[in-house]
Amino acid sequence: MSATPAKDASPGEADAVIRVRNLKVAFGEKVIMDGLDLDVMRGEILGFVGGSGQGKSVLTRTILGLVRKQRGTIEVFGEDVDKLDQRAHRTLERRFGVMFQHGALFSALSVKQNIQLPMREYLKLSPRLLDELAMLKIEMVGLPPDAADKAPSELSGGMIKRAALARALALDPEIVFLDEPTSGLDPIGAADFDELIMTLKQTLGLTVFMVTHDLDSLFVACDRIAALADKRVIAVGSLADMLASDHPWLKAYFGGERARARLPKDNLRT
Ligand SMILES: Nc1ncnc2c1ncn2[C@@H]1O[C@H](COP(=O)(O)OP(=O)(O)OP(=O)(O)O)[C@@H](O)[C@H]1O
Repeated sequence: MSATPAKDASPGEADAVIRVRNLKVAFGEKVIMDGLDLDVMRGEILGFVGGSGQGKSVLTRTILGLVRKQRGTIEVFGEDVDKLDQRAHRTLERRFGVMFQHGALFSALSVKQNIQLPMREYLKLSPRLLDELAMLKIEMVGLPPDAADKAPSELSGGMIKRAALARALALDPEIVFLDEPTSGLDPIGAADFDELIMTLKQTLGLTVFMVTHDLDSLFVACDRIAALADKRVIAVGSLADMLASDHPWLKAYFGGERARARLPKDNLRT
């Protein structure tokens, strides 16, 4: 049997589960991104960095279809999202899991009910199965079983993040979007969370798009890093690629004292 790759797909492009080309997004006169290209590869943890207010969350929301773009194409799993009908869109939504900044759990619902929300929206399951699945997700993210019936206000910051992650995993997504998942956690909690993401990537084969300011997460958990500045992705690649860049923002970000303190010595440029 021949294993000829698909026509006009280079090996790299064939593995891109998200492919953004020439994207422009603006709010009125204010242009947030213009000419932005980005590939997210199957099975990777991509760390997405950029200065505050540069448009990291807007890009996430645009890929998710929550913000309108002015120009450009977004392909997910090889399909142009503009060409999908409503039904195909809904099918696509189920393949995404999203963890918004600060968790965004519903305060009036228990952890279990929060996790069950997407299941109720997309699946027709018996109450018993809903409970079993929610308990499975709770275990998967390392929460104790008794967290299920607690309100978000009864949880620690780290537990809230885990509960939000459990909700993002509710529909067994293939791609998970995480918006600053370790913000507000102490270094041990943040390291534990990174460990959890890496384990889930390995065991579930997840692709992870992670907006982060956390240098430790970038160094430890991310397979590749993409950097946003000047309204587009200015660099994408390994940590070494970031360090080799002459772009002023990257030099300031990765060359600063905080970054240098974390970097393995052989990555440092003199
Ligand atoms: N709905 C909106 N209407 C108008 N402007 C918006 C809207 N959403 C975001 N913006 C603007 O877009 C810019 C990018 O915002 P975004 O939240 O994506 O930044 P960010 O890179 O995620 O920042 P941070 O790291 O601080 O979270 C900001 O100037 C913000 O004010």
